Amino acid sequence: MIKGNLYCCLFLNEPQLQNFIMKELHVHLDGAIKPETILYFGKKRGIQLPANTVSGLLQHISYNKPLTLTQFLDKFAHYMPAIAGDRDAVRRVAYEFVGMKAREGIIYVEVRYSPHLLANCKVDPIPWGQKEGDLTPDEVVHLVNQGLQDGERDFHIKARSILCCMRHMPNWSSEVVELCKKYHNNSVVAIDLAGDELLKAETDQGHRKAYEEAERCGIHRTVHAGEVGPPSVIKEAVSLLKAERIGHGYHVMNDPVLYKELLDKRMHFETCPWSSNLTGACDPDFKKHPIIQFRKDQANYSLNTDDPLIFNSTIDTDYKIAKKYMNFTEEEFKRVNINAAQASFLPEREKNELLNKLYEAYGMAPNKS
Ligand SMILES: O=c1[nH]cnc2c1ncn2[C@@H]1O[C@H](CO)[C@@H](O)[C@H]1O
Repeated sequence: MIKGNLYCCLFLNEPQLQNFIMKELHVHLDGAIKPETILYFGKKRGIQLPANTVSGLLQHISYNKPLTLTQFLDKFAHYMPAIAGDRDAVRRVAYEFVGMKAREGIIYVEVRYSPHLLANCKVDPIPWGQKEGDLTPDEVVHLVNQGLQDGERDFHIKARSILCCMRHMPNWSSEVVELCKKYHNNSVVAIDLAGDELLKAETDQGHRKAYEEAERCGIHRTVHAGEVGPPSVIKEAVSLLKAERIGHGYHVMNDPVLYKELLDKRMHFETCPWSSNLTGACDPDFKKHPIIQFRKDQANYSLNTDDPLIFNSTIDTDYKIAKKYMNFTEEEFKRVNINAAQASFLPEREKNELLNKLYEAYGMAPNKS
């Protein structure tokens, strides 16, 4: 019997959903750290944090009224110095992440992060004002893999990772793709491009080359595009970077021709409702949200948290929004999770295993494909 009790509070009167199980494809590891862990490592390492209690820290890090994407991205600087550059911290954050997701009722998660932003050696510039140390991006990936694998063993769910290139750091991207190759299917399943997409009109050559190499080597590809940026960023992600999934992608709606083309292609959109409100990506009125159009068109999309530490949320927050403001039914929640499973970057056999688990849990016919 597959367990997952997230829906207890969401569908109190619908007991058939109390064992609802889910998949999550778009969540940032460094945006999903327990505040207690930040405080612990801050204290242990003598690193100054904006507060020394959980509620005090959350007052600085998390928020509940829309900012801009750039203002949101600035939040990481409040706490990343406590974690980056520390082997125990990196491994523990990954381990705890799996536990957190298991408790939310997630059975499969793809978690993403930038190895460079957690390193303090062989990274230029060294992030977060750290002094040079001896933790390289390569070892960061190794430590995260260990944390995720320990978490899988202890919490009985599946966790894979996606390595992020950062828009403002094209010089890191060639190493990101090399790390994807080195750790391919040892937890790492894909490459991503994250950060501020309004930074430059065109995607930098460094990112393009990395994505070319990823495609050449059979590394799966997703790209943050059309979150706050125009449809042209999505177009570029698909045609130039050969993205197989789009992170967010809400602004595809501003280009009906592109939207139609991506619908026909069954492009997967990793949507994050609560995040899209707090980053100012979408109209704060959820009743006007692009997800409503995705649902009407039976588009291929999933529901995700993005950065639950900063948005003070769990997957439940996003599902509640979908239910309350977007009229989601049980059928649509099931469809969204099946979409997520089909769009996952797992090898075919593992993907089918997971799909079959979902079909069984949802009382649907097993996958014959
Ligand atoms: O919603 C988002 N849009 C774009 N970039 C993001 C978002 N959330 C987090 N990051 C960026 O991705 C890095 C690696 O995990 C984070 O450090 C943050 O800079």
